[in-house]
Amino acid sequence: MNPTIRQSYELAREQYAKHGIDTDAILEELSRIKLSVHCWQGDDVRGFLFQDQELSGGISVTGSYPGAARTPDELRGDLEKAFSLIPGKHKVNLHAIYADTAEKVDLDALEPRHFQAWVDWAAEQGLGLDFNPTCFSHPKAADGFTLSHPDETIRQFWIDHCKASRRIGAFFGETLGQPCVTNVWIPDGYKDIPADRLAPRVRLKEALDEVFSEPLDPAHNLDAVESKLFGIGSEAYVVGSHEFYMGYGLQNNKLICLDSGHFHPTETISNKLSSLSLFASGILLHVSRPMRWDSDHVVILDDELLEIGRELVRGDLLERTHIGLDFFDGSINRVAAWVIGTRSTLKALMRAMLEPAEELRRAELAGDYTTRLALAEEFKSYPFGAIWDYYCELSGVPAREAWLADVKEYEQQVQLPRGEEARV
Ligand SMILES: C[C@H](O)[C@H](O)[C@@H](O)C(=O)CO
Ligand SMILES: [Mn+2]
Repeated sequence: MNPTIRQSYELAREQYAKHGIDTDAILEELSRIKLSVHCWQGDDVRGFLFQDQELSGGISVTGSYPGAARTPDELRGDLEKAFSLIPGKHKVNLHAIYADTAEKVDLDALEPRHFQAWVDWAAEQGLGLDFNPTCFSHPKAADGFTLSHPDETIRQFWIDHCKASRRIGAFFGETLGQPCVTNVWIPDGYKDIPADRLAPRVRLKEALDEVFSEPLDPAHNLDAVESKLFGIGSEAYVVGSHEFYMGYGLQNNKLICLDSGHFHPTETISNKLSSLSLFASGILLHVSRPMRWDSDHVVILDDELLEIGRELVRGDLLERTHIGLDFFDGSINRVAAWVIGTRSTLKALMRAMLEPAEELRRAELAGDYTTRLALAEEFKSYPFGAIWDYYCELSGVPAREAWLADVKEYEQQVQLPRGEEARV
């Protein structure tokens, strides 16, 4: 342990202790939190199943930073590098298009065996896995509709894909001994004002009923549904809106997924957590950073991330909330993107744990808003950085920006030599 980091920690610990905050206990709690790190930041959401397929579904990755992963082995290597720089043991979130197989298999015929290599790797690395059907980047989604498609044959294809995905999720959960969250997000929607808003929602509801008809052990698989307000090309109407999935999730006991980029640009998901926690069986978060639209910028320690952390900690929601990351930036090193976004999310949770929540609540109940504001403001400059550095050292990962040198070296030795060669 670096002696300066230890000394700074001891001084900081004393300051927090004056407010009854036990920093050692907090670091213990932090080390138990698993974030679900999304594989798709590593290759700009391209996947491995359909090499020539363009990204569709109203989402977009910009940037042409070199060194994106081209194969499952490269992607796993990049994830390992990122995890070596992030404190704690986490999960990896896979999409169906990331199947690791030489077979030509379509989405509706995917089976657990097509993901065996991912499971073996996760077991060896001590990681959990989460899963998502990929209802985009496929010829059968070319007109922007999947589970709510008016054509029954196409709709059935996507139903079968989602059913297959749940079985794959259950296989992950059973094999790895921790539940897999299988999250359904579909892009379906209209660019312009629809003549009929109801019919696609009726079709989606019926399709979901069929998708979820096979009972699976919740110890292995947990279902989640993800809403969205608009996408590129679905600006006027998205079938799976927030109200739709909130209703569906509450009625059918599904986790409700809140993605920070899927609401009006000034609407925040932090303000939804307390309400939803009273009614939902559980919540899945897709922590992202929308900049003016659902741009999926890399998550940083901004006000909304801190507020999400506070709501989870103060509402005692960490046990019931699955925290996934969802951003994809092709303009910077992709391993660095994971490290920055994941470390920042952990920092937000740690900072929330280091705040004097009880004192703030007491002040609020007593109507002493002066104390509430003064304390909240002063705590913004408490030495949380010293606690974070110590946590990194304890966890065997670099403190502060020391991780960047590692990524730069990895970039030189591993990522840049990949060059612009065709993906294999
Ligand atoms: C690739 C992801 O599944 C996707 O980002 C989805 O979760 C989403 O947020 C779409 O906007
Ligand atoms: Mn999302």
